[in-house]
Amino acid sequence: MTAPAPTVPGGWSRYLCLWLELIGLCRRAHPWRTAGLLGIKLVASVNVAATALALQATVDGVVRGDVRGAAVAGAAAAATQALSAYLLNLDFTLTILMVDSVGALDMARRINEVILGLDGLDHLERTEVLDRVTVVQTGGWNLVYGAWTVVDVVAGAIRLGLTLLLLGTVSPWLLLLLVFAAVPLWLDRRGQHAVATAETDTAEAFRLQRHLFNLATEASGGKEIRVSGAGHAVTEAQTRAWDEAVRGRMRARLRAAGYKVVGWVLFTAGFVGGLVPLLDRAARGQGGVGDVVLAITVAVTLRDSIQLTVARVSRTTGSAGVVDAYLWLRAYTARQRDADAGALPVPAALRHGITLEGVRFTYPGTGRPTLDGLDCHLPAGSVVAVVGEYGSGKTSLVKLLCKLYQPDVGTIRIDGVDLADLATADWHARTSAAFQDFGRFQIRFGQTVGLGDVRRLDDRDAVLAAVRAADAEALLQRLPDGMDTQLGRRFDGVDLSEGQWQKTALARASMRWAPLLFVLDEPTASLDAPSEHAIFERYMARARELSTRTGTVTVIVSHRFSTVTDADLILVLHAGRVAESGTHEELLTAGGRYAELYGIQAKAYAPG
Ligand SMILES: Nc1ncnc2c1ncn2[C@@H]1O[C@H](COP(=O)(O)OP(=O)(O)OP(=O)(O)O)[C@@H](O)[C@H]1O
Repeated sequence: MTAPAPTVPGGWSRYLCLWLELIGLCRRAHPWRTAGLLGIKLVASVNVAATALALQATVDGVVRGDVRGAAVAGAAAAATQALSAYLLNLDFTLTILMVDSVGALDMARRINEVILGLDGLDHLERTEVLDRVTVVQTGGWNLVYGAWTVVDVVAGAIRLGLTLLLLGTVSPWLLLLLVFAAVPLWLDRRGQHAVATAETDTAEAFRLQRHLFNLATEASGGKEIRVSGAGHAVTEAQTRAWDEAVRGRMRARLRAAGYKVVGWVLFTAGFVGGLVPLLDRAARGQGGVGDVVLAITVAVTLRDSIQLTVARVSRTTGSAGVVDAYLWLRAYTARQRDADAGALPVPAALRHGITLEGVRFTYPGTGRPTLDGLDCHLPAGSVVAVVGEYGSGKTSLVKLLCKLYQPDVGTIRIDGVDLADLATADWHARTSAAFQDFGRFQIRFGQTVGLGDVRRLDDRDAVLAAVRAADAEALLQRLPDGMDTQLGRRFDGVDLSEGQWQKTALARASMRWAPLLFVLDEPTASLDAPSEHAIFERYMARARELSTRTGTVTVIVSHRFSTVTDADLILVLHAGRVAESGTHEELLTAGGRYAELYGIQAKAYAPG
């Protein structure tokens, strides 16, 4: 089921829950390292106050003439300083190690699970989803780093609290500095928010430039670009898209930097103003020298503490874009799962068949329906051929049957039950499909076929049967390591021709033993005539076998009318609806569009 856009609960609690979850993830992965890191951050916070107190004691000792006391306090001040430097280093190294291992591995896997949890294709064509997928795709590192930055903020708050306590003991007036500290914090938050908004707003332009870059540099598109001489035009278009994306982001960053400068100017003014009366009092001999040293040390620390806290808060807010996108996508897939949880079971076998009533379908983001007013019945156990001109909606129809999209209006019934009420994952588990734009999975041959039914991925007999069904035994025999041959040049494997790749896709689609729907969308477009003939013969035989086993509906989309004359039912699509339907003989007798197009093709392919 297509999940409606989620309303992610607002407020800080959702961030807090995610951060706690992420720290929990670190604890499970590296319990000792997590405990050590938390301890280091706490000790480092307290250590700052210890340094200030040791310095005060040193100066007071000197003033009193207590050399021994001053020496001990001085040594303590030096030791706390050294500890501070050591902890800072250790903290940095451990944090990076933790974020690298948990962020880049565990979180990246979780993010992929969320993205793969989007069952249909319609999600991935909606800008609201796609923009967020772009943001989170490489965000695992950022999410975990963000969680540890929050721990740093808490440690910074402890350090700040201690600093203020010490300042208050010298002069309560110095506590007013806190008010000045709030200004840069607030301004910085505004700046970061502007940056996060700009990143989401320019995500589309960013995606476009990446697509254009890949188009020009990857082997598949690159060939055509070079031959057509369009390289320059593509590069210019990529540069324009890049400029658009970067300009938007740059403007927001400059604005954020401006906010930052104003905030710090205000804080510095307050800091200087607060110190003047204290220095004046000490100059007139009304305050202890140790107190002045304590006040200056602590005030400088206060500035550092606030600067650090502001930087950490802004780093956290900076990663809020990724957190928001991740939480949104998680809520979105959870809704889809919830919707599927209450879904009806998919039947074990089809008895009646698949019925489409008044189906209208528009691709997300396009204004015009691709299918409009489509009615037909695909009987259980039948072989249905879908023919029609380019762009008449054949592939769109099979995508709807596979539940990769949902109709805007109308219903698709599976043995009388609305397909929308069946769990998407269960329906997919009973669907086999070889699409026109088939995948070229550059992995081992056995796996590229076995993926058609992951439960039997390593079942060599099942894979071999699927290879036979796709008439691909000759291809398998020619591979140097048989099933274990690595495919694709990208990984130093064997590169296949278009036709051979198509045969692997067909074999993959033949892996399921008992599908209810078996779709072949232009299954032989890349194959020669003898292979095409052999494939159709095999698939007709397979369709008959499946039909007795599970009442499977086999849908074959083809441009070449001569290949589908044996189908039980032929649907002729025109402008998104069924213009004619019947058997080959019935349609020829009717003398309509099918008869006309069949006649034209027969003449074109006639020998001599
Ligand atoms: N993902 C998409 N987003 C937007 N429009 C699309 C998408 N896929 C297809 N279309 C449009 O829908 C219409 C029907 O396309 P479809 O692929 O279903 O036709 P077809 O009959 O299978 O064509 P062909 O014979 O060329 O494969 C076309 O106008 C096409 O541009």
